[in-house]
Parts: sequence; C-alpha cells; structure tokens
Amino acid sequence: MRFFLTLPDGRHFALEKPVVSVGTEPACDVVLSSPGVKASHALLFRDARGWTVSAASPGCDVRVRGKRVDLSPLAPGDSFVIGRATLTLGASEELRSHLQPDTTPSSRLLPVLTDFASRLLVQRPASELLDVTLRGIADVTSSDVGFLVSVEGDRRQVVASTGSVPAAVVVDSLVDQVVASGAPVLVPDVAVEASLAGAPSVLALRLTSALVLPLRAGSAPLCAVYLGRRVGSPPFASRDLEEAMALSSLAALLLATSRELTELRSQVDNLTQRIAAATFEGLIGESPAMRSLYRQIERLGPTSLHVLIQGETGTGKEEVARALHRRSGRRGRLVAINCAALPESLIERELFGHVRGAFSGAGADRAGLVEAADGGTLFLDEIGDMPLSLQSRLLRVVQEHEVTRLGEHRPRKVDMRVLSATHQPLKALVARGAFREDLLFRLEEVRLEVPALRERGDDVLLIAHHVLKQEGGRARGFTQKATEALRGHPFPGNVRELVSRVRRASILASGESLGAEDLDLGADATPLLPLDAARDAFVLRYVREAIARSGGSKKDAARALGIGLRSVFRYLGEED
Ligand SMILES: Nc1ncnc2c1ncn2[C@@H]1O[C@H](COP(=O)(O)OP(=O)(O)OP(=O)(O)O)[C@@H](O)[C@H]1O
Repeated sequence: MRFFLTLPDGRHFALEKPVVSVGTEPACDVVLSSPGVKASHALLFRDARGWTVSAASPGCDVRVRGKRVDLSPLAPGDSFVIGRATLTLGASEELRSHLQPDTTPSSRLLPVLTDFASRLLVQRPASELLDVTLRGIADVTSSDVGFLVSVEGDRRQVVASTGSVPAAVVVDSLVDQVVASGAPVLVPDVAVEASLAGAPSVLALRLTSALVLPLRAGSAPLCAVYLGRRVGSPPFASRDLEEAMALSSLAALLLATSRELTELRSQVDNLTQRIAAATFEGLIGESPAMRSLYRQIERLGPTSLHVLIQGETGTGKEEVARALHRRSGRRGRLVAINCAALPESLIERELFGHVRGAFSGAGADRAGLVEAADGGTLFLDEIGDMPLSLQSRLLRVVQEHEVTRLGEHRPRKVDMRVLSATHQPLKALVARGAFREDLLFRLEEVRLEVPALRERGDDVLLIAHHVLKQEGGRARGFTQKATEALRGHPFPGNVRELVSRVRRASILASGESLGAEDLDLGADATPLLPLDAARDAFVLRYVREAIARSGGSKKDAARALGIGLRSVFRYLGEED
C-alpha cells in the first residue's frame, strides 16, 4: 500500500519519507501558499500503526474533524486543515504522483549512521551511550546546543548535553509537548512563536531555532532530545528533523538492546554472587527454609543418628543424604540403593549379598551393599517401597549391626549409619500394615523435612541460573517474563523438574536470554493448582509487585497494601 496527500489544488503528493513537513517555506516537503499556513506548520510521520499528523510547533493550528489537535492518527480518507488549506490522506496500490519528494539521502547522514551504530554497539555504561547518541544527533544536524532530558512521571533530568546547560531547561514547554504527544516538534524561528518567547531553554541558551524529538529505548524512561541553533546559524529545516528522527530511531533500538544486555549482565553477576553465598555441600538455596535445613545437616552430620529424610519427589533428598554423609567424617563410602527401582529378590541380593550357590546363577561369594557401607553410610532411597518381607531382615541389620549373606548362617559385624528417604507418609503405611513400626522407629531417630521448591522463594532463580551456567550454552539469563513464570510455577516435580526444564531450554533455545516459552512455562502450560496454593502464589506475586512499585521499600509496600511490615516478611517467607 502506498500513501499520498491530496493537496488543495488537487495534486497528489507521495508520502515516501517517514516524516513529511508541510508549510510555506521552500525547505518544507509540501510547500503551500494558502492564507493562515505558517513557515513550518505541520508534520506527518509514519510508525507501525500508520500515519499521524501533528502541529510542527505549539502555535500552529491543526484541525481534524473540526477539532484542534496536537497529534492525531489519520486513516486513508481522513482530512486535516491548516490555515485555510485542507489536505487529505489517500492510499492506493498504484500511485503516480505529480510531485515526487526528494528522497536522496543526505551525504552527511550515511557516514554518521555507520559510525554512530558502531560506536553504540561497543558495550558501555548507559550514560555514555546516551552521550554518544546525543553527540551523533547534534553533529548530523549541525546543532549549536543539544541536551537530553529523561522524563519519569514528574521527574525530569538532563542526562546528557553537548555543553553546560542550566538546570532550568528541564521545565520547558517544548519538552512538555513532545512528552505529551510523543511526536517531534520543529520550530524554525522561535521569534515568531509567541508561546516560546519566555521558554527557559530559548532564553537561557539564546536559541533562534529549536528541534525537539522523543527517544524511547525499550522499557527505559522516555527521553526528549533537544537541539538548538543560535544567531548566525540557519534555522532548522524539515531535513534536519528527518535526519534527527532517523538517528533517534536507530539509537532507540541500540540503546534498548544495550540496556537489555546490561540488565542481563547485572542479573547474572548478582545471581552468581548470591549462588556462591548460598551453596552448602552441593545444595543451592538461600531461603529461610533451606538455611534451616543447612543448620540441621551441620548439627546432625557428625552424629551417628539414623535420619529419615522426608520430602516431595525431586526436592533433593538424595543430595541431603550426600551432604549428611560428607559432614559425618565417616571414613567409609556412601552406598545407595533405590528400593522402588528393583524387584524384591534383587533388593535382597543387592543389600545382603550371597555365598556361592545360594541361588541359581550365584557363581561366587559376593558382599552386599550393607557390607560395602561398613564404616560409611547406607542410603535407602524410597524406603516406603521396601517389601515387607525384607523389612525384618533390615531391622536386624539396623538393630544388631550384623548382616548375614544369603545362603550363609554366619552373621558379619558392620558399622554403618543408615539414612533413608521417602516421599510417602510412613505413618500411614504403618497404619495400613505395609510398613513395620519398629523399623520406622529405628530409621527415624531424627527426621529431616526437605521443603518443596515452591516454598523456597527465589531459590528457584538461583538454581535455574546455576544449571544454565553449568550447561554452558549460549543463553546466559532469563527474560523478565521467564523470571516471573519461574517464580509463579508450582513445580510439582520440584528441583528435578526445574533442572530438566532449564537444561532442555538451554539446549534448544538460540538467544542470550531464555523466555517463558523456552521453559515451556507459557500461560497455557501452567497447570491448575489447589485453591490454597494458587492463593498463596498470587499473594506472593502481588506483594513482590507492590515492593517493586514502591522502589524496593518493603515498608512503603506494607503501607500501600494496608498490612504490617511483619506480614510482608511473612508473605515473602523471610525472617524479619
Ligand atoms: N538445592 C539444590 N540445589 C541444586 N540442585 C539440587 C538441589 N536439590 C536437588 N538438586 C538437583 O535436583 C535433582 C533431584 O535431586 P534428588 O535426586 O536429590 O531428589 P530426590 O528428592 O532424592 O528425588 P526422588 O524423590 O525422585 O528420589 C538432582 O539433579 C539434584 O542434583
């Protein structure tokens, strides 16, 4: 689709540039001589949504459907009026224009663009990039003065300037106009604009001509690029505006990318430091629940107490057993067996060993895992699945510190500590007659609860980053959406599920940051939760958002939410 303007005399003007100026002065793209039209009166510019018309400077009257507008989108067929001239936007597949605009790029723009892009692509702090951006735009437009004002709500700040500028320039009607409309403003001659006569920028900087344009880099605060010329320099013309807009669009893109990279780096640095401080014997986590677990492991490690490790599937029970063994100081090995993975006969042979001929195929004597754990630790994973018939043999081992190989009658002395793990409520198994109570008493001299991942707050992010780093792929961090998705997902499979999601994503994804979709945590993938868990997850997210919106202050967030500070800590799962 090609667009054109129908002028008052019926001619068509092809809109082939992103910004088109309309006015009486010859430098304008569309030159009109109708009464009431000013030297530079209106600007038309194109973005992803289509064409928009705006007043070129505050005193210029632009009307759409009879109403005065600062800025108005135009659809094909829409007209706007400036002075006594009516212009209409048209669109057609085929267009033969009567007037062809000059589309030759300015010779000074191309080298500046190239240099500008290469300078911006070198990683620098954001403040330096803004400086480079401003100087590039000021250079190409031969401005005598240039400064960049960042606008965040009521807060305005000069964040870069080509020379010293007085602080008063931040309160400026041209900046206001650009911020309000999001459109550029071109004032060729400030002397003819009564509304600008007292503007701080014009007075303080002794400007004769001004050009102000918006610069928005991703989620960064909006900036206004203010360019000025003084006595002795020619006034700004529409070509300057066009070139400045081209540079500012490019800069916005590069600044957004650079900002994302900087954020990613600081996210990675911050998490790497946190992970280092939050690692205990291979376990990662800094949540109060994990810290309490570390303290218990430290205390229990060197004792000879048998420990039952309880926790949902994939929470890290085996890691906890390994940590307990490392902290035990026992000289022997940690020997593990998964009671759910093997049939009864195999568990028996594996655990207790056998002598030659004990069963068909037993060609030689063989020590079992119990003997292998002599002087060390025997880890019985999924103890709830231990067949009842083997439980009494195991009880003898734990009670008497003796093991008898299959086919043999001579018991052998063993010195070992037993750690067992289960995700099942063993008391309920006892009640059903599926587990021996006396064995449970023996195995559970102390019980350790491993918390579910969803109860560990931001540990999920620490572990996710740790896994990503270990994988060593291209991805170095997570997008904001992915971070939120990780925080909000209930992880029924706990750490094991997290590890496999991150591994798979880091192998399959190609970018520097993994998104929620890469982790298969899109909106549709979130499973339904029990209402209590959903409510808790929502409250946690809401409290976090309140803290973020309060600039990180938990106190202010508590006030805004109408709850006490202690409650905020409680919802976050933190100790105050
Ligand atoms: N706190 C942690 N930090 C880092 N990685 C962990 C943590 N906890 C568990 N993992 C990793 O998660 C995976 C599952 O852990 P583990 O096998 O210990 O869980 P489990 O509770 O014994 O599982 P199951 O119930 O299936 O026996 C392993 O790859 C382990 O290394």
